[in-house]
Amino acid sequence: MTTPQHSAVRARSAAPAAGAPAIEFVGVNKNYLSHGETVPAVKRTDLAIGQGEFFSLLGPSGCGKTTTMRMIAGFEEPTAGKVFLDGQDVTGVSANKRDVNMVFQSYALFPHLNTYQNVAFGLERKKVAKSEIGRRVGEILEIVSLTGMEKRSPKEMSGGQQQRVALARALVNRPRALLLDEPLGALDLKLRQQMQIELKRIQREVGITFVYVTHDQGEALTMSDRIAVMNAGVIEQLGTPREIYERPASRFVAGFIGTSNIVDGHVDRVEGGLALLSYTAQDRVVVPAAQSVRQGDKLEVSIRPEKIDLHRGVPPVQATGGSVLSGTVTEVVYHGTSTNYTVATAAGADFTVFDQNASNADDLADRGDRVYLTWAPQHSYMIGD
Ligand SMILES: Nc1ncnc2c1ncn2[C@@H]1O[C@H](COP(=O)(O)OP(=O)(O)OP(=O)(O)O)[C@@H](O)[C@H]1O
Repeated sequence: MTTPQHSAVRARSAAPAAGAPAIEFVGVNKNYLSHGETVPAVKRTDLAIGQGEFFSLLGPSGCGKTTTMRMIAGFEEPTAGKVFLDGQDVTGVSANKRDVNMVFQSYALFPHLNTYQNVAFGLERKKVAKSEIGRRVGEILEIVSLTGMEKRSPKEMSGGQQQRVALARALVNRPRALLLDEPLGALDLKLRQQMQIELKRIQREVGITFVYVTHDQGEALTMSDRIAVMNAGVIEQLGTPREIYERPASRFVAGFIGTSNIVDGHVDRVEGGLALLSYTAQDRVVVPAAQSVRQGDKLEVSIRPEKIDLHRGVPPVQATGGSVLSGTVTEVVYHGTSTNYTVATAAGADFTVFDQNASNADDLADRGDRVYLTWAPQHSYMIGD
């Protein structure tokens, strides 16, 4: 919840042109020239990021995330297209006039300044009144949970604390947007997970638009309001974490976000909005199908491992109307809370199944066991490539 004393940090971000997105790309293209060759880094991109949104750019190394971010900041200019901030065309406007701040993995704090001085630095250069500086630094240090650490120098603080100082320093100027380029990459896993929750809380409290670059899908799913999944300079899918996880738009997205089982086959029949793909007399995949799907069409279907039930030995009753695939267990990996199985199925694809270890361990299947996999129709998803 935003407390009244935090209103000064919020104030600035709440005054954009009415209805305009915080950040907008219209037909943006970016090519680099490297040793006489053109390197296409971002291809024809249209993008609108809402006011106060926590927006992540997610994708593998080299897909164009940092380039996209740098074009928002003004460190790179598009080869074609336009960039807007709060509805204002900023294409060609230099970085220091764009009023967005960046936070990097390397905190880039001044080692000889203490926490207070590091955070106050930008305001002092802008000649803001001393009392106002004191008030704003105090307020932002409270938001990032560093009250009481004003006198510590960076070397007297942990990595997580230094990252909070860097955040406070970037937020104290009340930028229109904060751009974060893999800011948690240097922290160990536990601290990173803790900071993910913290970052989300801080963003909610200050109400400033955050654009977050990461190649870590778990991180993006945890924190974001929306995610753009990038591949080779193109946004393959843009949606909420749930949309992207539950309804991946392409094979790439299905494989990049979490684990997905992907199976293809030809439609035998369509009935009541469900398409049936048969592999043998009893092995079948049932998938909710678009109206345009016809008998004989080739479909690609994605199924998440945690949606599948694994049955040992006995074939399940088929009357449920869902999918049934028989197979042989080829790998069993015990993970404490769940057991992960790899099953070579009658559909020709190897499936991964996550089985929660809720009951006792006698239920475990072994390598070589014949098993049946079943899942409800709504857990099959037709990939829309
Ligand atoms: N200054 C440059 N000159 C030439 N090519 C560049 C330059 N900067 C980036 N590239 C190329 O543009 C493409 C996109 O790079 P970018 O840094 O945006 O990717 P990224 O998704 O941020 O990758 P990473 O996660 O590894 O940082 C890559 O093919 C990269 O090699």
